[in-house]
Order: sequence, then structure tokens, then C-alpha cells
Amino acid sequence: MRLLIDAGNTRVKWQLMDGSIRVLEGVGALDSDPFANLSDVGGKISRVAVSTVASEARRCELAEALSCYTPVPPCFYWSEVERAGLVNAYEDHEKMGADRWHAMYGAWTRHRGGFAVVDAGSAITIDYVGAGGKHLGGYILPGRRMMLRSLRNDAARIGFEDHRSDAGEPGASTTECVHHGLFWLWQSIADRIHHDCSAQAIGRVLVTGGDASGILAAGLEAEHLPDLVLQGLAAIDAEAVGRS
Ligand SMILES: Nc1ncnc2c1ncn2[C@@H]1O[C@H](COP(=O)(O)OP(=O)(O)OP(=O)(O)O)[C@@H](O)[C@H]1O
Ligand SMILES: CC(C)(CO)[C@@H](O)C(=O)NCCC(=O)O
Ligand SMILES: [K+]
Repeated sequence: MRLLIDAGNTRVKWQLMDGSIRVLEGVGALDSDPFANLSDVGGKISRVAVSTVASEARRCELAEALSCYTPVPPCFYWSEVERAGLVNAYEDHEKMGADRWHAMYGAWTRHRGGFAVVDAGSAITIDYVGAGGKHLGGYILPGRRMMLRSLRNDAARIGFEDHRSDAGEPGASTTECVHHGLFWLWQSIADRIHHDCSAQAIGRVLVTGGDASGILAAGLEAEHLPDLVLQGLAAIDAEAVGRS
């Protein structure tokens, strides 16, 4: 069986696959033993494929944590210049987060037309791909928790309660101003993505990441694929096996 891992800055998501069947899955912070559910099945793992954007120290910790469950060395996959007609816009492709490349490739294996990929994770990324597979570039923005954390930590008098709001009208308290402001920003992001897509004749938007439902609630018209990064990673790992 194949273990697929998407290690973000906040959480590690994994799926254990038997061919195309998902046998087990898990999510959690690296410090909280996210692989605990693998203890009974570790012996059946024959391949481990990883997409990570965490630090090099965290990457080593991940390999260490995995070694408690399987002796199979993990294969780390990174951003590429090109794959099967999908072409990276970055001059220095190694600088692009592996999750962005793997999400775009996951989208490319599903839709050979143009698309936008929105990953609302610790950071929000937006990437545009034209109909011929050319990556047109993208955006990196702070994610929900990052924005709230910076408001809380970097300003002395912005004290607010935790609560998720799907209201975007002007607020009448600090808590409302912060949470409505976040939703209003997401509405603007959704509008802007729709605008960019029509300007570039891109007909499809795919969304993934822990805050995908929030961006959808703010009006983004998109297909929600929570495991898009893992789908791209799975396709790339299968191609690597096919070649060896
Ligand atoms: N249980 C949870 N723990 C942490 N974040 C959560 C949780 N549920 C939803 N979220 C939201 O998901 C976002 C993090 O998304 P996700 O887990 O996809 O990030 P990630 O893959 O670790 O990040 P990245 O790939 O951007 O580094 C946070 O901004 C937060 O608002
Ligand atoms: C932007 C994030 C954090 C999103 O997970 C990740 O893709 C990353 O660390 N990227 C590196 C910078 C870049 O993609 O240009
Ligand atoms: K991610």
C-alpha cells in the first residue's frame, strides 16, 4: 500500500491507498503523532510519497516520525519545471512550494483546460493555469489564522473574541470589525479571482485547504477538492513507479 503525505505549515494530512482505494486517512500537527493510526498497518506500506512546505528541520522530524511506523524511506517530491504539459511560470522552480505544484498537477490530471487553484491553508495561494497548461503565475497571501494572529499580536488594542463569521457588513465592535473584515476580504478575493478568470478565459476554479469552506461561503464559485495536493502527489508518484 502507498502512504501519501501533505505536510503543511500547520498540519500533516495523509492517506493510505490500496491502489486507488483510500484505506485510512489522518490529519494532525506533527507534534501530536499524526500517524498513530498507522500502527496496525505499517507493515503493509510499500511506498511513502511526501509533499512538504515545512522547514528542513520539520522535514527531518517527519521522516523520523514515519520511521516508527514503516522502514520504507519516504520519497520527497518538489516543484518541477514541467510535467505532462503543465509548465511552471517560475524562473526558479525550486522556490515554488511543493504543495502549489502538486495541487496544480492534481487539477491538470482532472481538467486539461484552464483553471485556477486556490489553496486556503496556513497561507492562501492562488495560481492560474491557461488552457494549454502554461502556469500564468499566482499570489501568496496570509491565511485566516495568520491574519488573526498578526492582528492579535502586533497591535496593542485590538482585543477580540474567537468566532467565525459569515457576515461582511461594517462591524460595530472590535470583534465584529475583525471577523467581518476577514469575511469582507475573502469576498473581495473571491470577486477578484472571478474577475481574473474571466479576463484570462479561465472557466474553472478548484479550491482546497483548511479554510476552503470559508472562501466558498464568501462567494467563491469553485469545486471543493480537500485532497487536491495528495491527488497531484499520487499521480506524480505513480508516474515515478511506472518509469522505474
Ligand atoms: N483543526 C484545525 N487546525 C488548524 N487549522 C484549522 C483547523 N480547521 C480549520 N483550520 C483552518 O485551516 C487553515 C490551515 O489550513 P491547512 O490545514 O490546509 O494548512 P496547511 O496545509 O498546514 O498549510 P500550508 O500548506 O498553507 O502551510 C487555518 O488558517 C485554519 O483557519
Ligand atoms: C505559500 C505556502 C506556504 C503555501 O502552503 C507554500 O507554498 C510555500 O512555502 N511556498 C514557498 C514560496 C513560493 O511558493 O513561492
Ligand atoms: K496546503
